[in-house]
Amino acid sequence: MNTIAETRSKSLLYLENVSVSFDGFKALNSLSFVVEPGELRAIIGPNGAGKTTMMDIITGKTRPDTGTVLFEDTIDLTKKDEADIAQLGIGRKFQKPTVFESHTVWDNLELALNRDRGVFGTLFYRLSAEDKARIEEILDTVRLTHRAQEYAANLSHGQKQWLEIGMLLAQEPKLLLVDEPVAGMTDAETVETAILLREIAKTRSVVVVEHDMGFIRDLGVKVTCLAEGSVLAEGSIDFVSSDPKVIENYLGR
Ligand SMILES: Nc1ncnc2c1ncn2[C@@H]1O[C@H](COP(=O)(O)OP(=O)(O)OP(=O)(O)O)[C@@H](O)[C@H]1O
Repeated sequence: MNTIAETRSKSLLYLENVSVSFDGFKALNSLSFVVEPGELRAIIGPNGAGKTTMMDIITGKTRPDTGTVLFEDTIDLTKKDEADIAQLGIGRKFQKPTVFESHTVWDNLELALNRDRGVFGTLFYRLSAEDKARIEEILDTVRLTHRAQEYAANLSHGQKQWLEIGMLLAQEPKLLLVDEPVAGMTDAETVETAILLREIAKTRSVVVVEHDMGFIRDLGVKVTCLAEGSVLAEGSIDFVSSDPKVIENYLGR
């Protein structure tokens, strides 16, 4: 088995001994966590385990008190601000969808594609054949081709989540962080979301935080269980869900 130091040379994201306290309370406690290129990873754990705080550290919203946070082996994320980190290729999907409701699905994706062009660039911008093809590809990935001309307001909750994932894909992130995507979704949408995230992870790494264990099982990937700010168990869903510590701290509650 590789030590965490050996794993570092091929990691996309590398956290080692990361700690952060809020008013003396250790939200992360010597957390170590590695994501490889092209990996889809699931994160589980009880409320207050530090899942959101970990995402905040990766995206530069929160600074760790101690520890190492590296992207692509050499980039020290603790020295970068949120905008720089987004620019480096780390996209984050928060729990609540934030699409432009009064715009069509297509226009939402076009806006997302244009985000980096600035006001001047956007004013004189004509949709290139390449951009059009990219939007069509994203629509297909997020299962919204048939709703492209629909106002986002008219989408179901699940479809809004998919649209927002599509908007993040327009930015071509190398790492996509997704927070509780299936909360509030129908069963069918939940099943489809697992398939969709597995497809997305063929071209980039994805870290998904979820409480829905059926969904986690459908993902069929390595699972990390956090508790009290550090890793409690890591491995297949069967391995993690039969760990007595995971049952005591999370599943059995
Ligand atoms: N900015 C902050 N200021 C003070 N305390 C914070 C802050 N951010 C997080 N915490 C605390 O740190 C702990 C870890 O919270 P965090 O939100 O990371 O857990 P979580 O695993 O995401 O939980 P949930 O499943 O409920 O979203 C909690 O006790 C929380 O109250």
